[in-house]
Amino acid sequence: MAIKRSKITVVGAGFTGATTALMLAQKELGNVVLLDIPQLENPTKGKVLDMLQAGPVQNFDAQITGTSSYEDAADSDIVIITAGIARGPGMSREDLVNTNANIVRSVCGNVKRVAPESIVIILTNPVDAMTYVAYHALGFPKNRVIGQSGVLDTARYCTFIAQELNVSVEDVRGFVLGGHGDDMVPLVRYSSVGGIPIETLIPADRIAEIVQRTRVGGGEIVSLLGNGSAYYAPAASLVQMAEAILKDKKRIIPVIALLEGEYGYENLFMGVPALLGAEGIERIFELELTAEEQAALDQSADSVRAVTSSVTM
Ligand SMILES: NC(=O)C1=CN([C@@H]2O[C@H](COP(=O)(O)OP(=O)(O)OC[C@H]3O[C@@H](n4cnc5c(N)ncnc54)[C@H](O)[C@@H]3O)[C@@H](O)[C@H]2O)C=CC1
Ligand SMILES: O=C([O-])CC(=O)C(=O)O
Repeated sequence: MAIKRSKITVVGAGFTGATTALMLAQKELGNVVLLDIPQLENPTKGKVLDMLQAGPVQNFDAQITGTSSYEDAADSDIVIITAGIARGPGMSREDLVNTNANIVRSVCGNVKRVAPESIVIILTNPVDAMTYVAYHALGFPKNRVIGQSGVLDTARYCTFIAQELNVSVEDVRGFVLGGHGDDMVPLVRYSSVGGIPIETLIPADRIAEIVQRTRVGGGEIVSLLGNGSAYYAPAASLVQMAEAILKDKKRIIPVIALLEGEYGYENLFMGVPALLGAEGIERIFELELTAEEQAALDQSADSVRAVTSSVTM
């Protein structure tokens, strides 16, 4: 039997989508299809040709296809959705909700047709609500519809902790739970450096500042860029999730999952620690929370619920 490479389709060839496609190819995780709207087919093909020509320099082998045709995405193992508009300075992620819901819905209609067995990862904002929209538009089982926020939010949190202590990012562990918004919940009690709880290393007021900077981490970059939002760390986060699935790594990382009773929430897509493997979300972990942490998570859940219910279905 011929051994086939995995196939990963990235929908949306903008900043996050194109960066993700390149990183997937650099890691040789499979063949990559980068798909955008017909009006942008030539620029998409141009970006892909440019990426392919990095292959001989960086020594990676991957087929990368630039297209606007969903037929090229047929039978993808993973589909990553980055299609939609991004916010600019002065906007919130919630401002994008109905424009992006329409885009995500139409993308998912095509994904369902051409790649019915795929595992779908959603990036488009507001991402908790967009994962809910995708789940309903796809009709896939809940383990195959996953949103990205926690890897990125945790990466920001860990970056700030490593900077604060002047230690390697490799030794920092942490978790950010909840919605991808300003009331997300970095779990200080579960954060450590080389196994040492950060509460014993960083004064409480500095930890509070790190938590707050994490919560508004996306907005900090939006203000600095002046046009669009973050894409390097978001793309790296998507690639980590795809890799965990494609290699069946059974990694425990925070992702947006459908909650059906976990943490006390029903019918809500929000960020929680989960085991990612070949089946997608294979298990959700319920951490023991203090009353204060649970109250913070409840507040985040309320925000997610409000945005999700504002989607015109
Ligand atoms: N969940 C997260 O942590 C993050 C989410 N985001 C979100 O990801 C989305 C994309 O961000 P960027 O790549 O920076 O935006 P971008 O504007 O650079 O790219 C978006 C691309 O989507 C394409 N697109 C629009 N409608 C489409 C359709 N129906 N089919 C296929 N492609 C379509 C556009 O033509 C454009 O090329 C935004 O909603 C942004 O807010 C970005 C960073 C992190
Ligand atoms: O802030 C934004 O609009 C993009 C995003 O979700 C992030 O970078 O966290």
